[in-house]
Amino acid sequence: MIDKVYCADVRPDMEGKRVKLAGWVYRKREVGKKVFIVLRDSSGIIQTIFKKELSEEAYAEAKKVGIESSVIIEGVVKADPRAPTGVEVQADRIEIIQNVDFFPITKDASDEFLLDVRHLHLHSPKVASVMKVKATMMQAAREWLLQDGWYEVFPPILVTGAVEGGATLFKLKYFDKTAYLSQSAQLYLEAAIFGLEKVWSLTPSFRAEKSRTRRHLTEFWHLELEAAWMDLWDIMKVEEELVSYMVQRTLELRRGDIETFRKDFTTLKNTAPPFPRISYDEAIDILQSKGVQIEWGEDMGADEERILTQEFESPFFVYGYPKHIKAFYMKEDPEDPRKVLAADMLAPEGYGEVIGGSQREDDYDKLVQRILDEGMDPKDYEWYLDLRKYGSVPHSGFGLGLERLVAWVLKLDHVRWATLFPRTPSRLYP
Ligand SMILES: NC(=O)C[C@H]([NH3+])C(=O)NS(=O)(=O)OC[C@H]1O[C@@H](n2cnc3c(N)ncnc32)[C@H](O)[C@@H]1O
Ligand SMILES: [Mg+2]
Repeated sequence: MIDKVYCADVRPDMEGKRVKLAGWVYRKREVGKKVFIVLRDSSGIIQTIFKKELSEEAYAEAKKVGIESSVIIEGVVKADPRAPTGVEVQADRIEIIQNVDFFPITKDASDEFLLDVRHLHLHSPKVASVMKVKATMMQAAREWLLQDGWYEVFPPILVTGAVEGGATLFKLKYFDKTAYLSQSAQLYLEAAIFGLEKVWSLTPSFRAEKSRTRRHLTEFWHLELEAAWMDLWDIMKVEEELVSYMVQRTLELRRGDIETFRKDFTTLKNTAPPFPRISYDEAIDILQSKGVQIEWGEDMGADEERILTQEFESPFFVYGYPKHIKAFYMKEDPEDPRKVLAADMLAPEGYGEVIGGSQREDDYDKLVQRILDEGMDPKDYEWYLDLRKYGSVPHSGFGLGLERLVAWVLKLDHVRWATLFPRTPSRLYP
C-alpha cells in the first residue's frame, strides 16, 4: 500500500506539510497557466493546483488527465478558504496510473443508464455515501446484537421449501433434485433457538416478485432474528430497540453522508422506543376515514401503507393481521381465531413495511393444519414440524429488509439505489 494520506485528512493546520495523495480525478478546470484538479478518494475530495511556474512537467501532465483518471499527486498543503474543503495542495508531481479520455457517466445520465453502468456508477461519492450508511447500519446492528446476547448463525441459501409462498420461489436444479433460493432464513433460525435461544443472521433472500414497485428487489439483504420464550410483544420491543440503535448510531457516525440525501431529520430523531402501535383494525379504520376503498380482511399494499404512514412521524407497528393474508407459520390469536399474532413495522414518510414479524405456531397439530389449509404438503416440512415434537417452546422472530430501511433513512426514491448491484425482474446485469 503506498504511503498516501486520505483527502479528508488534509487539514488547514497542516500548511507547509508535503503530502502524497492517490485517487481519481473528480473535477478539472484550467485557468491561465494553472490546472485545478479536485481529487476524490473514499474519504472525500480535495483541491490540488498545478502551476506552470512551480513544475512545468507536472503542469503538462495535469493538462492531459481526464475525469475519473486514476492518479497519484504530491505537493505542499496550503490553507485556502476558497477551496471546497478550506485547504488545497500546491502540486509539483503527478503520476497518471490510468488516463481516462471519456468517462461515460455525465450529469444528465438517466436512471436506466446509471443502472446499465452500475459498475462505473460506483465511482460516485453519492453512491459511496449510500454504501457507507448501509455498512454503518449493519455495524450498529452487530454492536446491539452482541451486547444484547444474540448469536450470529449462518443458515443455508439452497433450500427445499417455501417460507413466504411458493409463487415467489426461484427454482434451480440441484444434481438430481430440485432446490430453491432461500426466501427467508426463518425456519432454520427456528431450529437454531433450541441450542442458542437468541439467534440472528444476515443473508441474501430471493423473491421472484413480478411486482415492479419502488420497494421490491428479487434479491435483498435480510436481517433476521429468532428467539425462544419470546411472544409477539417481546419481539416487537426487540425490533424497536434494534432499529432505534441502528438509526441513532448511524446518525452519530454518518451524519454528513445522510445530509447529502435529506435535510429534515425529524423522523430519524423521533426513532426511539416505544414506537406507536396500532392494530390492523385501527389501520383499516384510519384508511377508510381517509377515503381509501379497503375492507376488513384485505391486505394493505404500498399505496395504503403510504397513506397510513402520513399519520406518524416515526416508525410504527401494525399488529393483529387477519390470518388468511399472512403466512402459515404464524400463531393464531387465542383471543380472535380470525387473526394471527403478527406485526409489521412501517417506516414513515411513505416508505411503509421495513419489518415483518410474528409469534410462531408452536403446536404440532395446529401447524400441520395451517400447512394443509395453505394447500401445502406437510411432508415437505417434516424437519420443520419436528421442531414442534421435541421440546417445542413459544418463540417469535422477524425479518428486516436492510435496503428498505436504508431507503427510508436516506429518502431514496427506489430501494434499488440501496444495493450495490440491484436485482429486479428486468435487471440481472451487471
Ligand atoms: N424471519 C422472519 O420472520 C421473516 C419472514 N419469514 C419474512 O420473510 N417476512 S417478509 O416476507 O415480510 O419479509 C421481511 C422483510 O423483508 C423485506 N422484504 C421482503 N420482500 C422484499 C423484496 N422483494 N425486496 C426488498 N425487501 C423485501 C421487507 O422489509 C420485509 O418486511
Ligand atoms: Mg411482509
